[in-house]
Amino acid sequence: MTVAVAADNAGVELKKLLAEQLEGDSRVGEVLDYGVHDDSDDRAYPRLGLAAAEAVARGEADRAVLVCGTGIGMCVSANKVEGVRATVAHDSYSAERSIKSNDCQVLTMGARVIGPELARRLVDEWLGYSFDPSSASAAKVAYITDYEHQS
Ligand SMILES: O=C[C@H](O)[C@H](O)COP(=O)(O)O
Repeated sequence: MTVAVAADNAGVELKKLLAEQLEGDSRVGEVLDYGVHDDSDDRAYPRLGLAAAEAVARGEADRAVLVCGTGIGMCVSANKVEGVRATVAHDSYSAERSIKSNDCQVLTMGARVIGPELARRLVDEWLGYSFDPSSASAAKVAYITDYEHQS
């Protein structure tokens, strides 16, 4: 699995922790870091989030973990990329269902909302989930995809 990561300067320290965790996880073959790399870089979250989400849309990354102050801006940005489904999740159930119900490829979190240890736990759990295309959820996700293609 290739995972893209990105953060603005509000989320960069948490992103660094999560990227290090991903690099050490046997389920992850490669981590693509779209920056920022330190808090002196004040590029706005949409720039970073869109770059990572576009990598997912191109198939260069299977998933992405995006971090900003709340996770919301990164989520809104990533969802603007066709074919990408992103969610903010700060609890185990939402992280699980974001994949099992919604087939989301992108998990966003807020460094001003969640602590590092819970964030690390959620990412660990999230890596283990997969979407079942034969599930009842698949038709619901297909409705979203069909709508996206109409517009
Ligand atoms: O969603 C936005 C993020 O939380 C970002 O880190 C902060 O954005 P702001 O500076 O516009 O509040």
